[in-house]
Amino acid sequence: MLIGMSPCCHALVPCAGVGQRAGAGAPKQYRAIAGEAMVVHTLRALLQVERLASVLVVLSPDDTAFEAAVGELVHDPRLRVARCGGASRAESVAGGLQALLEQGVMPHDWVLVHDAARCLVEPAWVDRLIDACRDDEVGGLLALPVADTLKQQVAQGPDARVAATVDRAGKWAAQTPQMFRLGLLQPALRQAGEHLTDESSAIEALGHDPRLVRGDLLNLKVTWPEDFALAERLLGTV
Ligand SMILES: Nc1ccn([C@@H]2O[C@H](COP(=O)(O)OP(=O)(O)OP(=O)(O)O)[C@@H](O)[C@H]2O)c(=O)n1
Ligand SMILES: C[C@](O)(CO)[C@H](O)COP(=O)(O)O
Repeated sequence: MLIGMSPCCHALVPCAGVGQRAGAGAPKQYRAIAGEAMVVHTLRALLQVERLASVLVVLSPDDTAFEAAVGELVHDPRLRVARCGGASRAESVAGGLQALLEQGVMPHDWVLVHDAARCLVEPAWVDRLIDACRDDEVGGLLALPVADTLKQQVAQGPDARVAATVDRAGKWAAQTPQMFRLGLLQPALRQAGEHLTDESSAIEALGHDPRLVRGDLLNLKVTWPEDFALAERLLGTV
């Protein structure tokens, strides 16, 4: 990989989850949506972003589905694969960051971590994030101001009840990509441990304040069983 002196941008796509909440019986990233595996939609969108020098997909070491699912995309020279997925999303991302370093990506280069499960991502939103963060000291993430009234629950499941209404002012729902320099994100994740749900949390824990860049309602994460049909409808109409 040729690396220049000015910082490059690389995408890192954690794709090693099991999709427990989606209840698909197999990793959700390979479930077909509009005729193609979910991850194919994600990768195709990212590969359309010209400023991404590479797109690294992090797979589980025992993944047997990726090559067949992605078909011709596997020949894209900017697409790379690392079979270093871990037991949590944070561990998969940490493995991918190490793989990027071993491929020659520099500490000052930007890494845009994007969930395989956010398959409706559009190149324009990624470009918006790059434009907003490339001259930023810290980096940032796509996110949306919370639109609904927020409730704190008491008890679980069908017995859940409202304990309180939470003030939504100033609250945002985090999306991906999340864009940070490799040399900042790697030690931040190492220090934060494996239970963080996003990269921004690790950067925040170091005392930094990542930039909030407006995402899009359509940039949803396929999480629950009903999300497959929603993603399919949206892919057919947008
Ligand atoms: N050990 C893990 C867990 C998650 N992911 C990836 O992180 C992204 C966001 O995670 P999530 O939606 O929570 O996916 P799953 O962990 O697969 O879902 P669940 O939590 O319902 O099992 C997904 O692209 C998923 O493949 C990963 O690479 N490695
Ligand atoms: C990173 C993320 O997509 C931000 O919303 C999300 O936290 C990842 O999903 P998870 O289910 O918490 O792993």
